[in-house]
Amino acid sequence: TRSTRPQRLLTHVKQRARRGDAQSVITTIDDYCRAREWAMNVGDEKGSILDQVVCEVSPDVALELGTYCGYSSVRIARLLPPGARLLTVEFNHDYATIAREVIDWAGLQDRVQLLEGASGDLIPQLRQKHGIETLDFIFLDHWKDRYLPDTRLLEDCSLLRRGTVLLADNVICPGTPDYLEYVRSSPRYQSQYFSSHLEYTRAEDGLEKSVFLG
Ligand SMILES: Nc1ncnc2c1ncn2[C@@H]1O[C@H](/C=C/CNC(=O)c2cc([N+](=O)[O-])cc(O)c2O)[C@@H](O)[C@H]1O
Ligand SMILES: [Mg+2]
Repeated sequence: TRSTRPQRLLTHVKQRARRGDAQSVITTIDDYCRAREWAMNVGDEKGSILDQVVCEVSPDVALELGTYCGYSSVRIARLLPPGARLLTVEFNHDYATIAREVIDWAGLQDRVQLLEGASGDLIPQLRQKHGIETLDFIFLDHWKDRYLPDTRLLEDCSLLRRGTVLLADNVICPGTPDYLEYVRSSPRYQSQYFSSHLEYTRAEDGLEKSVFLG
């Protein structure tokens, strides 16, 4: 049977990227997705905004919702301070398998813990099962209709503290209207929109950065 897009992307990484070199994995994926076949990675343009926010926050504990092929896991983990860690959640087993290999190829397996399962099931387990007290940074990039329910769940599980930063991909395209309305109108968040473009295209898209105020 024909390979899947993530499988072809992983093959390309193994053929072209230098093992242990996270930046070469990132560049290889972006070049492939721009030149050969589009994939829903956050990409280089929005990725540099993601980098900037991760560097500002310098999180000890980061959470990513929606690993897909691991592109943004690599972007985030390469910037983490020593001893810090990224937990990334993915419920598609095939994608999770590919992502683990991409993260390994980048040499970041010691900083990234990929949790296989649905965010709605895993978020309530973060404290007991994964020793998380509170989260410093969350990157939301999974199904767009899950951003709001999962944010409410993070609140209800007391996993946010004053200053926790939520960064949401695709708030314009495909769009997350209910999430955007919530974080922009709630007195518990200070939100800021970073205008950019949908990965590898000229379409408008952007990231919403929301700081939890406690
Ligand atoms: N509740 C959940 N728990 C765990 N894993 C979950 C999950 N919901 C989705 N996922 C996983 O997260 C990824 C989905 C991303 C949706 N992005 C998108 O749909 C998307 C679409 C476009 N686009 O169409 O242009 C552009 C983008 O940047 C996008 O992120 C997939 O790997 C999926 O298996
Ligand atoms: Mg996205």
